[in-house]
Amino acid sequence: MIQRIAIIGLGTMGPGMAARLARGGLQVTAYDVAPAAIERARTMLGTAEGVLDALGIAAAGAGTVRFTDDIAEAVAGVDLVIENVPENIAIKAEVYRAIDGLIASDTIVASDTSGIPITQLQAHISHPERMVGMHWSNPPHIIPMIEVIGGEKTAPQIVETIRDLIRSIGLLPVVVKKDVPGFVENRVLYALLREAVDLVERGVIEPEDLDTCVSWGIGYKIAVVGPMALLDMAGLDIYKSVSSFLNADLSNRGDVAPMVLEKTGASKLGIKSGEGMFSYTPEQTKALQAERARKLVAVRRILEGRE
Ligand SMILES: NC(=O)C1=CN([C@@H]2O[C@H](COP(=O)(O)OP(=O)(O)OC[C@H]3O[C@@H](n4cnc5c(N)ncnc54)[C@H](O)[C@@H]3O)[C@@H](O)[C@H]2O)C=CC1
Ligand SMILES: Cc1ncc(C(=O)O)c(C(=O)O)c1O
Repeated sequence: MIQRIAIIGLGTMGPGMAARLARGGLQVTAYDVAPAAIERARTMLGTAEGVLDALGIAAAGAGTVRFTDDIAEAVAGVDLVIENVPENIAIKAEVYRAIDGLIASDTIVASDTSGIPITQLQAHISHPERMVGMHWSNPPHIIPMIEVIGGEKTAPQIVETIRDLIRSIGLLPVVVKKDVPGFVENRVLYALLREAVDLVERGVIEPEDLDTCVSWGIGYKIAVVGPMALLDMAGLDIYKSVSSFLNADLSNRGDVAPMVLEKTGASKLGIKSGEGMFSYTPEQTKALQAERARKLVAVRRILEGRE
């Protein structure tokens, strides 16, 4: 049974994951190579705990989060390590090498990778049978679905153990049956983002209007009626007719769009740099994050039938 968990990497995702796991009664140690990230994570943990309170998620037992700047201390005696460092195989491999001699041979090592096939990551760890994908969605303390992915060498029992852990703390595991790049969530999201970026880039629509169109026309509906159920709601005959001429006109770009290369090249990365598709002052960012958390909490409570 999993009771002690180490989280390696405390950037955007780590603190919220730590908060949610501790709320589920688990003992979490949280480590980052950067002291500044640990300090930021302490504040983010407090914010995430406030959101979990607003979600009405009661503590199941005496879960804790302990921060450390010592990786050996972080992983000592844990049942599960969740690697949560940048989406770069070399950086992830460095972490696997660092923990390899520090953990027991049956300690499970999960990666929160957004889409690097688990089979590729397994090449960098001894005991690859214990490695598994555990892909959370941002913000991780609010979004209840987590993908679970086995690589070619993952023992089936490990996939089941992680699925059961997620279920046991009241979250929604989805087991992805094939280790395809991007798994399922990001394949679908990136199909949408590719088309959205293309439409803005071609001047078909302004960025603000694109967001209104997708959030109110598709997003709001899809939270209640998933894509497979939506096909039935619209009618497969309609889908057949529209897709017969539309599919061929959709973006099939195989590289990164020029607009994205231009913005990233100018360090316009979004909220984290103050400018991306839109501009943000620090005050606006704070207000926006609070407003988004409040709305996501309200929508989730309604979808769960709790309001
Ligand atoms: N940002 C997002 O929306 C989502 C990201 N992911 C995935 O989660 C992983 C982490 O993403 P973010 O939290 O966004 O990244 P991030 O860049 O915000 O944070 C990564 C953290 O890892 C730390 N780090 C770097 N090298 C390290 C090492 N050797 N040992 C310990 N810590 C180290 C950095 O100091 C940083 O604090 C990535 O694989 C990403 O693709 C998954 C779901 C959503
Ligand atoms: C743009 C983007 N990319 C990846 C992810 C992920 O799930 O890995 C997300 C997310 O929302 O979680 C994302 O927005």
